[in-house]
Amino acid sequence: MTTPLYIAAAEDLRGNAEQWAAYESRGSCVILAGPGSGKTKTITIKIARLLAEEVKPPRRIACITYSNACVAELRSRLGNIGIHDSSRALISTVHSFCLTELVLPYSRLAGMNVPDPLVMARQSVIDELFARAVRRVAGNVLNPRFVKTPCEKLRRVIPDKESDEWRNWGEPRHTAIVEAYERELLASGVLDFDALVLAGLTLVEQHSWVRAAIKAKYPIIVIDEYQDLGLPLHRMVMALLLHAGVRIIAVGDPDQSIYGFTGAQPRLLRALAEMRNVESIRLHLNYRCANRIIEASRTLLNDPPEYRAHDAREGLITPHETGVNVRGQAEYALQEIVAPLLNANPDWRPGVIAFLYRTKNEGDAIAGAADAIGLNYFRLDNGSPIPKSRLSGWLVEVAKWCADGWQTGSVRLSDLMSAWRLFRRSLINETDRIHAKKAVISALFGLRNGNLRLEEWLTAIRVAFLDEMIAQEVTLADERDIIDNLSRECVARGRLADFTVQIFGDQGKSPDQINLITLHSSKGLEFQAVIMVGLEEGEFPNGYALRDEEQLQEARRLFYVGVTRAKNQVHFLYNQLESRFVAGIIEAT
Ligand SMILES: Nc1ncnc2c1ncn2[C@@H]1O[C@H](COP(=O)(O)OP(=O)(O)OP(=O)(O)O)[C@@H](O)[C@H]1O
Repeated sequence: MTTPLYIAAAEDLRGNAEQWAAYESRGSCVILAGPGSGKTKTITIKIARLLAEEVKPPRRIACITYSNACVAELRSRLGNIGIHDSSRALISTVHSFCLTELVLPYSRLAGMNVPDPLVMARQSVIDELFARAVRRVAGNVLNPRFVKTPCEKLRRVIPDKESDEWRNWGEPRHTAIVEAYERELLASGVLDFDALVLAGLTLVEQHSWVRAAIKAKYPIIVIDEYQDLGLPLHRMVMALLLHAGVRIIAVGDPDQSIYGFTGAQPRLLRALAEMRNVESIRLHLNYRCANRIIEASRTLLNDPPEYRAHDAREGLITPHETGVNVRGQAEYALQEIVAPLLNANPDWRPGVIAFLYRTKNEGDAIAGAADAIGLNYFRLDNGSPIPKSRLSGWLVEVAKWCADGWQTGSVRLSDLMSAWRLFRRSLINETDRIHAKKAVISALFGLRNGNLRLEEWLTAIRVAFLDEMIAQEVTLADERDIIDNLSRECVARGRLADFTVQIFGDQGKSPDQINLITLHSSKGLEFQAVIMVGLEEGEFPNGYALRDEEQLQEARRLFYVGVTRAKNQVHFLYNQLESRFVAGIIEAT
């Protein structure tokens, strides 16, 4: 008999006592791990072990994480150690988990007041309903854009509208707008993502039979990037752990919590780690960053945990006072940093270097500088032409399969079809389902050509099954605008006009492109060299953060995420007055 892949992979963990303890732990546990400490590696091998040794079919493991990008990363890492079978592990975002595992199967049985049929609101509808709610509460004097973020955050940090905390909230206008908006959603017969999570929370907290059903199906729930997930998921976890005996395995790093504006709170992971009956394991070795980079990153934290480099690489941290704005900083960096780095390191391709920044505007400035010298780049921010959504993420996977070959690539047709099955929930009749499935498979087999122009490929897919699927599935209503935009980007002069299926499957990324990525999107990624621009005091941290301690701490953590993406070099660029974060690092190192 051949040795299962996970047993061989686990040998890597054996040399690291902490990773091994996490791999072997038998109950609920929290793995607290700094950047580059191998938490994704450890958790994926552990999931494979649990599936082989502890969770027997038809029971499954649910892996929940923050974003579609994290889902794709987990799926590909599990695939590498032989876990392809999606009937054994559900890998999903919180929203998708709430939709497919809680609200769709149980909300009607529980008599909940959710739209029937359950329609996810499109972004344009959400914007309109929110603007209407603002008008109802404040007339025409308030611009909805100014209250959108605090109202969104409020819904996520105080889930109970009956609580004293809600009633006594310091900004009564915000609570009134949220209540009016939720009434608008209900009256229009739609749900948005937050309403979905809140409905999931109600089901788990208020119905013991829902908890029992979840435990029967998923005796173990793994949560990655716990620090980004917020209060509703934390309360679901608590209810499932304490009142249903579901085994929880959570992984995360409170120091990398950077989604405070969406309601995420680093203290929730710490609270889970401190619970009785939950084993807490810390990983202290950093396999990614060279020594100086680790030293610099530690100066950013108020109470840095002990963690150290895995090897003796020294690394380089270099501040650059440029005297110019971000566009000028990008021009300077391309000439004075990128070109010499590539010359000095013949084995480095442009793809090992990343510009990291805070906003899309900064991304535009850097893209402009790269365009001016004809340099290719891969862009990951709101200016990216490839949208982030469940369906577009699936299309990227489909493109990868079409480009890489049906048995040789990293994506499996069976996984694509399992995901398709979750989209096609309305197909209850077996004959209809088989018919629709055949249409998808036959279309995909006919489109297996990585060199095909994306426009042609997407049009063929829309005609063969995609448009009909979106029209028939109310849970995909929010995807229609997204797919229309994608098609618009594919035609002449659109930003995807030159894309082939292969390039789309690689999300536009190639080793010959330099990376332009927002700090938020850089989470989980690593590069040989990182160039951080726009690091003036007053910009990073910005004026808001300078007036608010909580925001200042979050800006600090964001800076920390940026610095720890680098394996060997970090370059800080600023105009004149350097950010306090840069100054602190220069002083301490
Ligand atoms: N025990 C080990 N032996 C050898 N290499 C390891 C080991 N553990 C981790 N690594 C390597 O360290 C790198 C970082 O691992 P991984 O991506 O799992 O870290 P992470 O903790 O998820 O990082 P981050 O939080 O910054 O995204 C990878 O290249 C991985 O292969």
